[in-house]
Amino acid sequence: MAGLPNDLVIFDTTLRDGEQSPGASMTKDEKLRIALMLEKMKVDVIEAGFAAASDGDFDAISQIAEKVKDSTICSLSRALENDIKKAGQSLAKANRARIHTFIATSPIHMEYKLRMTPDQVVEQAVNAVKLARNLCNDVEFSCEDAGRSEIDFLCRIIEQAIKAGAGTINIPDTVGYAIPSQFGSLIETLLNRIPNADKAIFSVHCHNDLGLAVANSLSAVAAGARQVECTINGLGERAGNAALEEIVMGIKTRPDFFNVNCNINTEIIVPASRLVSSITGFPVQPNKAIVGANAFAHESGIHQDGILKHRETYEIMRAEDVGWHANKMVLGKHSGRNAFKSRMEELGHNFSSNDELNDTFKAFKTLADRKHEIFDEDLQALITHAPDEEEVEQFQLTDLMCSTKMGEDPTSTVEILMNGETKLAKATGDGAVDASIRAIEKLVKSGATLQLYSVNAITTGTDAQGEVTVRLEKQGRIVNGIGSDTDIIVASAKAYLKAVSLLINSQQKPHPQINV
Ligand SMILES: CC(=O)SCCNC(=O)CCNC(=O)[C@H](O)C(C)(C)COP(=O)(O)OP(=O)(O)OC[C@H]1O[C@@H](n2cnc3c(N)ncnc32)[C@H](O)[C@@H]1OP(=O)(O)O
Ligand SMILES: CC(C)C(=O)C(=O)O
Repeated sequence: MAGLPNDLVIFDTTLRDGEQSPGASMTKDEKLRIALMLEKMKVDVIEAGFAAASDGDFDAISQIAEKVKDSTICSLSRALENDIKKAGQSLAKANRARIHTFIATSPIHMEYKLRMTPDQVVEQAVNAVKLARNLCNDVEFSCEDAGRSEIDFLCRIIEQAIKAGAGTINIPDTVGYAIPSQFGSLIETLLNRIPNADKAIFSVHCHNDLGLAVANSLSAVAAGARQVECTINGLGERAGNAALEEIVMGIKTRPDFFNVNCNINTEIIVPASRLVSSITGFPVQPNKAIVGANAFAHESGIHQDGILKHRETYEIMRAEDVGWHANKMVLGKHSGRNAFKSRMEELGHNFSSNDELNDTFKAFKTLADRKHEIFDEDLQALITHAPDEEEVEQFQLTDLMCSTKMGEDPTSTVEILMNGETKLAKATGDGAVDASIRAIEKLVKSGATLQLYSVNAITTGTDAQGEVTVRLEKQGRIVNGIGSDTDIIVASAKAYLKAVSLLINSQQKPHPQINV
């Protein structure tokens, strides 16, 4: 389309909309680790959170704004003075900052949720954009539920928002209602009908309720949208958002169709997917496009034959271009600190101090003594599952002894360091894992309901590390604990204790959203 910029802005909202998935809350440091990975991937804009939502969110955005220098850092805010001011304050240290303010524009949201007339909504949007522009040069305005809004009203409010100073106009399909051809036409109509449309970049933010988030986003790009909001692994509220990896590879694999530049360093895609999955405890399904374990696996003879003769018979992308590489043994028990540190940096983890390097190196050596081959996934698990200081003080699994015999109930004895005191408990259960969790529960007395228990082998082989996710619920609070070990029972006990710690920490905080 004539007059449109050639660059496509990739706006990642894993840390904001992604975190809105129940159970996907992340600590401040986990968010920073993901943000640094996104920066390395050359994501243009990172939406780091919603500053007014909680002190934890505010602090996480501030820390990311201070440490991430190459990407624009953004905070979401309602069209309210206090939210916008908080967003501005949280971004004070950013090299490049953006305030993203929104208000709903669909008849159903305006009437029932906001209880405002369309005129009041336009006035509030304009005031919000003006205030944000006083605090920040880069302002984005979103018409929440644009997918179900009336076109005349959208044209009216967007024209006013651009006049008030919004440089990016976002058209969210908040409830995942749109259909690709119709959503593309909507973007084209807005670009053609709004008189000052050329003064802003048009963006889309699609949800996946009908499984169409990526298709709708790509249709919008074909129609002239020049920013896409997306998340790693498609994480997000309800059925999630458009997956960053699918959008980016769609654009890059079909330049004949899209004809836009996208700066993303695609080789970081798989490490980023793994990091987000292991931090949130949301496993990636094997058949997930781009980042699923089977995305580049060929099972049937005719396909394998084709691949052997000419790879492109059955592959439209190269696995190595998105960060897959053969599960090679990278390090072992004879490796030294330098090789270890350098591999960790390649995986996106920079040690913040010598102490952290030494502690992690020690954990690596312990693992290497127990496991023949150490893969990248094992290294990543060492970082992701390292206990943080608060947890170490609260609960530490110091010993676990299990006995199982066919035909008899397994018994488990656990020893836990609880607030500096060693405590012991014994229980029987339906299996060794059940017995261990029952024994732990005798000591910690969380009273929580186990909502999910899942095991994922981090690498292949019978000596693989198992990664266990435990989801606990108590009084509406949901937390995920993750633990890894070559012994699945120990991994389960660690995951359970981590979840209990998160639950206790979140109960001590005022906000229902769990930010630990
Ligand atoms: C589509 C999206 O993803 S939007 C982003 C969703 N993210 C979040 O909600 C972040 C987590 N949320 C929170 O922490 C809390 O909801 C807060 C701190 C934002 C607000 O908490 P509270 O002040 O207790 O309000 P509560 O959440 O109960 O209700 C929302 C209020 O904001 C109003 N509101 C909703 N959106 C907007 C908006 N864009 N602009 C102005 N007001 C809005 C609602 O009408 C309601 O107002 P009311 O209290 O006068 O009825
Ligand atoms: C606030 C906007 C961008 C949003 O998250 C949505 O509408 O889904």
